[in-house]
Amino acid sequence: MLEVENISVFRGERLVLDRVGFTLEAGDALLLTGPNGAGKSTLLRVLAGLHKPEGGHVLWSGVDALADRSQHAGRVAYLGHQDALKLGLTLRENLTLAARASGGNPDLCMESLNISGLADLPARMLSAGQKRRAALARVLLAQAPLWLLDEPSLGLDINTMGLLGTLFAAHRQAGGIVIATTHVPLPLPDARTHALPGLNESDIPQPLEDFPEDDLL
Ligand SMILES: Nc1ncnc2c1ncn2[C@@H]1O[C@H](COP(=O)(O)OP(=O)(O)OP(=O)(O)O)[C@@H](O)[C@H]1O
Repeated sequence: MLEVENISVFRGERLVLDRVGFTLEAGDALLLTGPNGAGKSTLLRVLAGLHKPEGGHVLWSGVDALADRSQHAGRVAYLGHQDALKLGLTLRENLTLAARASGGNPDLCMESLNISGLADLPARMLSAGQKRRAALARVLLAQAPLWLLDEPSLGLDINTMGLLGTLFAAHRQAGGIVIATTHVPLPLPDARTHALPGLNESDIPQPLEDFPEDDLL
């Protein structure tokens, strides 16, 4: 269903992703692992159609997914590092705004993440973990088959990790796909792992070394 072929990405002059590829079927889950800076977030953004790769293809049911990015956006629920909430709006208003695009049910999604009691609080009053739960509620709201989650467990307590496991299982059971970056174990039994190797320290540019010390004063 999802075929990722030879994705290559340069950041500046550095080749961050070098011909990355894998194939996932309905119900599959993939953990993207690797050291800081290995390119996990970059790869998720490519798969979401948010970053154009220098090489390679992403196929959805055999069709070039990135050729029509607005159509691809309808297949994808993307969770970045940022929770992307409008801080002046209440939780319910945030989700209602998001539901305009997807047509999902904000109340049901809040219930699934156990945040219904916070619905009328401005998002700026939510804790870090509560904001993450709100962002995960927005993933549900998208009703999209392909979940692309960048460190979804950031800030979550143990009970919410359990909820997350239930949500992952239901999504996969319904034929959805989960791709998640992580540095910690996630409740995704039978997930495959794709480890990105990361860079050698010697490949990482040191921008200041070209400047004589006097220039820094
Ligand atoms: N906007 C940018 N411009 C240039 N280079 C960038 C930019 N964003 C990231 N990079 C570089 O791309 C590389 C990959 O970054 P990325 O965020 O994809 O790594 P990651 O594997 O998700 O890291 P982490 O585990 O720390 O979240 C990094 O080494 C970083 O230096």
